[in-house]
Amino acid sequence: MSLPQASQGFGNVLIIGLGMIGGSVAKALKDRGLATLYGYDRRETELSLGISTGVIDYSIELTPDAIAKMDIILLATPVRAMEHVLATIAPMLRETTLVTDVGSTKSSVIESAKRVFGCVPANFIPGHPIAGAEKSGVLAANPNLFENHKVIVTPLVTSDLSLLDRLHSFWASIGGEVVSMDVDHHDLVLAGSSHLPHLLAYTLVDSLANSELRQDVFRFAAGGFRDFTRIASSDPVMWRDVFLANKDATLVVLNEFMEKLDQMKVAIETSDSASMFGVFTRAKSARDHFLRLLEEKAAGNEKIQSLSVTFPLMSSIKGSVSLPGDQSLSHRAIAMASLAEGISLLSNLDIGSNARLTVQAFRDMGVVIEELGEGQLRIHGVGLRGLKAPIAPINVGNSSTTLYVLLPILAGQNFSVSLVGEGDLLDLPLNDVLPVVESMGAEVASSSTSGLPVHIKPNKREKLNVVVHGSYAQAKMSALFAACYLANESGSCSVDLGKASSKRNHTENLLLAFGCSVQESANMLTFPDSVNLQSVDIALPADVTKTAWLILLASILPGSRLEVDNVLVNDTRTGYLSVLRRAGASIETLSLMAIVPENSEKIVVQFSTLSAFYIDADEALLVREELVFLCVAAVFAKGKSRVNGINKLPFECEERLRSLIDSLIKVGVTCVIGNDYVEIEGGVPNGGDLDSAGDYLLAMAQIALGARSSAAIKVHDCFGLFKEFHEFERVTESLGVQCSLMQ
Ligand SMILES: NC(=O)c1ccc[n+]([C@@H]2O[C@H](COP(=O)([O-])OP(=O)(O)OC[C@H]3O[C@@H](n4cnc5c(N)ncnc54)[C@H](O)[C@@H]3O)[C@@H](O)[C@H]2O)c1
Ligand SMILES: O=C(O)C(=O)CC1(C(=O)O)C=CC(O)C=C1
Repeated sequence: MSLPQASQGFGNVLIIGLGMIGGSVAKALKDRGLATLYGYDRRETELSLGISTGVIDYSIELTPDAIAKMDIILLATPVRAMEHVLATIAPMLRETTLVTDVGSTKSSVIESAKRVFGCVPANFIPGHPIAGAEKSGVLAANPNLFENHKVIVTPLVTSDLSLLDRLHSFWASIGGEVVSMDVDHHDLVLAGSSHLPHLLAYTLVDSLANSELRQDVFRFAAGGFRDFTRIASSDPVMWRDVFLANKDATLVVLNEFMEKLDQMKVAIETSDSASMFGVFTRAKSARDHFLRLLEEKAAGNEKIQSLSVTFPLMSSIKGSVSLPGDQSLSHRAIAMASLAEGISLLSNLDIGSNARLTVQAFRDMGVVIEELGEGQLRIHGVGLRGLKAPIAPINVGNSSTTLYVLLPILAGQNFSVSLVGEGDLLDLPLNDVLPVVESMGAEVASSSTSGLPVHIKPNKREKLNVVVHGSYAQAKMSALFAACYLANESGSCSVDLGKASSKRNHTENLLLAFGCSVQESANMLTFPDSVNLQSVDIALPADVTKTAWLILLASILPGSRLEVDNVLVNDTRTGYLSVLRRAGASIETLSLMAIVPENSEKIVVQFSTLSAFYIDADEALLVREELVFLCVAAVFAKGKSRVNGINKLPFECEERLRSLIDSLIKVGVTCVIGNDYVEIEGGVPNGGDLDSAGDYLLAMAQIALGARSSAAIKVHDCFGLFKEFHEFERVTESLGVQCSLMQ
C-alpha cells in the first residue's frame, strides 16, 4: 500500500470525540506523519490524555477560526451526539473541508445532517470502519486498528467527488480497505453482523447476572462464556445509541433470529436431534469457512499469487504416498450421498475450495453433512426429491462442477431457486447443460445470454430421453443426474450420448456404487425403471493428475522408488499409465483392491530410461489433462516422440499444451508444433524462468521439467498449484524433496 507523500498529507485533521476510535485514527495518522492532529472532546480528560500520550498535537475549542483552518473533520462521538456536533460546526464550515464520521449506523447520521443543513452537503461523506474493540476512551487507541480492515463509505449522488477520493486515500493510508455501500444496505448488514451479536451478549450476561445461579455461573464460566460475551464489555452509551438509531433494521434481523431460536427451543423440547444437528453442522461449516477466508487474507493473497517454485535438481523421489481423492469424483459423491436414502460415509474426498462449494450448496438445502476428519464426510441423505428451498440464492463460486451437478438436481425439486456465481464462471455460456434442464420440464430464466445467474423453476414433464450436448464429461454428468429424475417420472429413461466425446464413465461407476445400475449399448445409456440412490460407505481413489505427476517424477529421476497406494484403475481415466509403460517406464502393480466405486491398485514406480513414444488423436483426447506431463516425459525419452490430434482437444487442454511447448522451446528443447501435432526430441533442458500463469497442470509440468534440467528452472505464478494441490509441500517433502518456494 503506498502512503501519501508528506506533500500529499492530509493537512489539518480535527477529531471530534477523542475516544477509542477517534484516538486510533489520530494515532494512525500521526505515527505515519500524515497530518497535524487536533482534538475536541466534551471530556477534558480525554484531551489531556490525548496530548500526553502523543495521540494528538493540539486540543482545541470549536471556534470559527479553528474550524475554518481544518482540511478534514472526523466525527467520532456516539452516533446520537453527532447531530449536536454538526449543528455546532455548520455555521463555521468551509465547503472545501471534508467532513466524515465513523458512526456504526449510517441512515441516522444522514438524517441528522439533513436536519442540520436542510440537505446532505456535498462535503459531508459518511463512513464506518469495520474494526473496533470492547474498550473505550483514548487510552485504548491503537494505531494499527484499521490495518487490513474494511471501511464502508456511503457517499450520496450529490457528494463531492474529489473529497470522496480524498476520503478513500485517508482510510487507505492507515491500512483500511475502502468499499462503498448503499446506506440502507449498510444498516441492515451491520444489524446482523454487529448489532445483533452485541444485543445477545449484553442480554445473556444481564440475564445470567440476575439469575439465582449467578454466583456459580460466573464462578464456573470458562472459554465459551468469555468468547461469547467479550463484547458485553463495550461502551453502553455507544450501544444504546446504535439501537436507538438503527431500530428498524435491528428489528428485522432480531425477528428472524427469534424465529430460529424458537425452532431450536422446539427441537430441544422434542429431542429432535436431526434439526439440532442440521443447525450445528451448517453453522460450524459456515464459521469455519469464514475463518479460513480471514486467514487466507491475513496470509496475504498476493503473496500466494506470486509464489514461484523450483524443484531441486536431480533429487530422487523415495517413499510411499496415499493421495487425496479425485476432485471430480468428490463432487459427484457428495451430491449422490446427499440425494441417497440413509447415511453415507465418504472417505478420501478432496474437499478443496471447489468441492466445499458443493457441500455448502447441499447444506443450504437442508442436508446434514458432518466433517469427521481430513477428507471424510458423513452425509445424512434426504432422497432424490428431499431437498428444501434455500433461503437465499445458491452461490456456486467459480466451480463449474458444482454448477453442472446442481442444475439438473434443482430442476428435479419442487421449489424454485436461483444460482449465482463468480469469476470466469460468469462468462461460461452453459449451452451444453441448460437444454438438459429444459428437457426435464424446468423453466430456466437467465439475466445474461444463457449464463449465470440463472433462475430455475421446476415443472413435471413426461420425457423419456435426455441428449448429451457438447463433448465434456461435465455435460454428460448433468445428463446422468437428469435421467435419475426422469426415470422416476416416466418409468424408464435413456441418455443419448450424442456426439459426446467423453468416454469417461466415473459418474456411471459411482451411480452403481449408490445402487443405480446404468446399462450402455449403442451410444445409449439406459436407466432402471425407478431410481432410488442407496447410502454407501466408500473411499475414493487418488486424484488422477496428481498421481500421474508423481509417477512421471519417479520415472525420470534416477534413484527413485515410489509406492502409491490408491491408484485408480479405469481405462477411461488412466491412459497415461499405458503411455508411460509403452515408453519403458517401470510401473508395477503390487496389489489390486476391488473397492467401490472404482478399483484401485497399489503400485511401485522406479526410474528407468524412457524411449520415444507416439500418441494418436484418440489417445490424446483420453489423456488430455495429463498430456503436458507426457510431453515432459518425451523430453527425457531417447528419440523423437509425437502427439497427434492436438487441435481436437478441448480448448483449454490445447492452450495448455501450446504454452508448455513455448516453455520447452524457451529452455532449449527441440520441438515442432503444427496445427494438429507436436513432435518433441529427447534432450536435456537448460535452466531458466518459466511462467505458469496460475494454471496448476502447466505449473506441475514445468516443475517436473526442472527436475532434470542442466540448471535450475524457476516456475512463477504458482497460485493455481497451491489452490488445486494444497498438499503439494507436504507430499513432496514426505517423498524427500525440498522444493524452494519464493515470493
Ligand atoms: N467501538 C467500536 O468497536 C467501534 C467500531 C467502529 C465504529 N464505532 C463508532 O465510533 C464512534 C465512537 O466510538 P468509540 O468506541 O470510540 O467510543 P468512545 O466512548 O471510546 O469515544 C467516544 C468519545 O466521544 C466523546 N463524546 C461524546 N459526546 C460528545 C459530544 N457531544 N461532543 C464531543 N465529544 C463527545 C466521548 O467523551 C468519548 O471520548 C461511535 O459512533 C461508534 O458507533 C465504534
Ligand atoms: O471487535 C469488537 O469489539 C467490535 O465490537 C467491533 C465492531 C463489530 O461489531 O464488529 C463494533 C462496532 C462497529 O461499528 C464495528 C466493529
